[in-house]
Amino acid sequence: MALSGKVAVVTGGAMGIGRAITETLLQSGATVVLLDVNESAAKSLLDDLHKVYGRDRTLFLSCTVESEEQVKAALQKTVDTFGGIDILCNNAGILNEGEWEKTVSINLLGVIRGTYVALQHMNKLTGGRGGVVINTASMAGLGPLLSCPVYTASKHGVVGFTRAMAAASKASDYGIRFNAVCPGFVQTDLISNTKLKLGQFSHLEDATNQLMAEMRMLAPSEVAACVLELATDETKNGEALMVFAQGKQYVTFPTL
Ligand SMILES: NC(=O)C1=CN([C@@H]2O[C@H](COP(=O)(O)OP(=O)(O)OC[C@H]3O[C@@H](n4cnc5c(N)ncnc54)[C@H](O)[C@@H]3O)[C@@H](O)[C@H]2O)C=CC1
Ligand SMILES: CCCCC/C=C\C=C\C(=O)C/C=C\C/C=C\CCCC(=O)O
Repeated sequence: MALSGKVAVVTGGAMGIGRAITETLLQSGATVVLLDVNESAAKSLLDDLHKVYGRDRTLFLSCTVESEEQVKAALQKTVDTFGGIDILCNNAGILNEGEWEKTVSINLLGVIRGTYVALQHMNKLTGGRGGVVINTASMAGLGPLLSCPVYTASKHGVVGFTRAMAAASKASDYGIRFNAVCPGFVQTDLISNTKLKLGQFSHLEDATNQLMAEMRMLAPSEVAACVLELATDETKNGEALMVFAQGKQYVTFPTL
């Protein structure tokens, strides 16, 4: 799928991996609407993006993925402004084992919420143009991250939801592909000041740091390149693309 003229929505698009996804999609010709709760980071990013890509190809909408009302309003505004949605990147996420219900609410429920609202605009059966949904999961969606059980559960949920939606969409002819990207550790704010974020598992910080030292720290742009691949390669549906020290690899799941 060529991205020129396509309309993409990126949640958590103001910082870290979401920012890199936004920049990569813009470089590839897409128009990008970023949804985020961090208005100051988003506005400063937008100032920079306007200088490079002009004012017409980016829009920031303040929105928490925890609110169905706000997500609905943001996606409706996207459609009213740009005529439709072709790509949804459900990327917003947090690490907070102390506030574990909020972690599930953003990392898993936010992905489901964003997907279901976007389906109303993207589904070919209801007048949409079809397209692709790419969810930012994690390697912690494939195996256990010992200091972060709830984060791990939320990301396993994202991988399972993505794969089931891919199968449902194919069987129902929605015209939408669903894929997940599963990075290892990425240099962003999410992995700073982590002792506090680990809650009752803060005693496992050293073990986590050891795991981090064994795995190469990734740049956000490496994850964004995988998202671009999942967006443009129309043969990919129901895939989990792992990106880690050794490069990238499509995950093989047991066949039932
Ligand atoms: N940094 C890492 O090592 C890894 C991160 N990930 C995942 O990548 C995604 C992005 O994380 P990073 O870029 O690392 O974090 P980050 O903290 O740098 O960026 C997250 C962005 O999401 C926004 N956000 C947070 N809560 C939100 C909400 N309720 N609604 C809308 N926006 C919200 C933040 O304001 C921020 O702009 C997350 O889903 C995370 O779990 C996956 C694997 C590794
Ligand atoms: C297959 C085993 C799981 C490997 C998971 C690998 C990386 C996942 C990273 C993330 O999704 C980022 C989330 C959490 C990082 C948690 C803690 C970092 C601690 C760093 C520190 O203490 O400085």
